[in-house]
Amino acid sequence: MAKPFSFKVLATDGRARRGIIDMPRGEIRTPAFMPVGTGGTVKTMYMDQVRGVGADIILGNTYHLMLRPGAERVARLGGLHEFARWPHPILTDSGGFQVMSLSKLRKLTEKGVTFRSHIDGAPYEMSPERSIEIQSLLDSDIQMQLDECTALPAELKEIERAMELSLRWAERCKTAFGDQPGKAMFGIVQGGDNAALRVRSAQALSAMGLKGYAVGGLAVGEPQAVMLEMLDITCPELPADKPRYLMGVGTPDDILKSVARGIDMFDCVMPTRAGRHGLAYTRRGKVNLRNARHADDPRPLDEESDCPAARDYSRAYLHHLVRSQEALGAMLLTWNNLSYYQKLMQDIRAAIETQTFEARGAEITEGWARGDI
Ligand SMILES: CCOC(=O)Nc1nc2cc3nc(NC)[nH]c3cc2c(=O)[nH]1
Repeated sequence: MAKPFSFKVLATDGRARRGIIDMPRGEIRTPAFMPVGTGGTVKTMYMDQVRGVGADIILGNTYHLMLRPGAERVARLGGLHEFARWPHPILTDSGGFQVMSLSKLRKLTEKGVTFRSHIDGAPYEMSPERSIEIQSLLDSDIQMQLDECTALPAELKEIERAMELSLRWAERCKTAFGDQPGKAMFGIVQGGDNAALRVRSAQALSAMGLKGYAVGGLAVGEPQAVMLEMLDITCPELPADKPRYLMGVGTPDDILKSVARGIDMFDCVMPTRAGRHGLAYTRRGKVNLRNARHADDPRPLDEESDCPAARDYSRAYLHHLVRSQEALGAMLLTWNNLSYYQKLMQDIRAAIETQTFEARGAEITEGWARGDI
């Protein structure tokens, strides 16, 4: 019998929580950042490097994997962990968000989402049941309900319709998921930027007794203040003994401010996407290696980092690689960025354990403001 999914809060500091999720494939130290592995790969990284920077869990994307190479094919080949050689936990979002953003012709009905593949235009139908079936075929450890993520700004009645549809789909996903020991299905709170709808969504999902809860419908272009206000309203309505996952977030500053409001899990394409575009995250803020000012700079990105990409290569070399569009440029900057994000999470976890989160957060923020000397 696989050991069950469990979440323990080890320490708190204000509303910030230091916890641990225990699953058959390993432990997840929270607050946690999940590198995005859309097509079964964290772009430009070997999986042992992803583990090496300290990631406990990565994100896979149902929408992309079902289109290519296909969920049934991945299942025949032993599941996503075997396929991608990542033996630790994987969370798969069910791709509803991607369907909204990537696929042109998407139609939403009570039954599910119909859309055309962004690869070859072929028509697909994704029902809540099929979404869970795909995530189970991938052997995903944490599966997300199918939801409708409303783009903001939106009419109140539009936000309400999508929130209520998502609640009905949560029930169907819970039924379809059934009882998979050692695995979890998370619900997704919707409700846009409306407090009453957020509360209704969170309370209805909490009543379903799920193993974890995502806060969706945010980081879709709204100001940070609106996102944070929705967290102030939503988190208190979610069970304190279950993990809370803020989807698609975010910058280091977003993460600090969201941990302070009770969020335990994050995913964002920023560190990996920025790495492919010549942008480095450091404790002194962002460094754009495309900029000519780095052409003769012999200094590394961060001499104190334990990541070779940050410590062993000059900015001049990184600038050269980026300007020459050498693959190694994207590889080293992605490695640096994921290492920075995981170090940030490690600092956050230690600060909560020692009740110094607020002070540590201020120090980290000052470091960014000091700028890249
Ligand atoms: C359909 C369930 O699976 C999902 O992926 N749903 C979902 N995903 C999101 C991804 C997001 N990324 C961002 N910002 C970069 N915001 C997001 C919201 C959602 C969401 O509400 N719902």
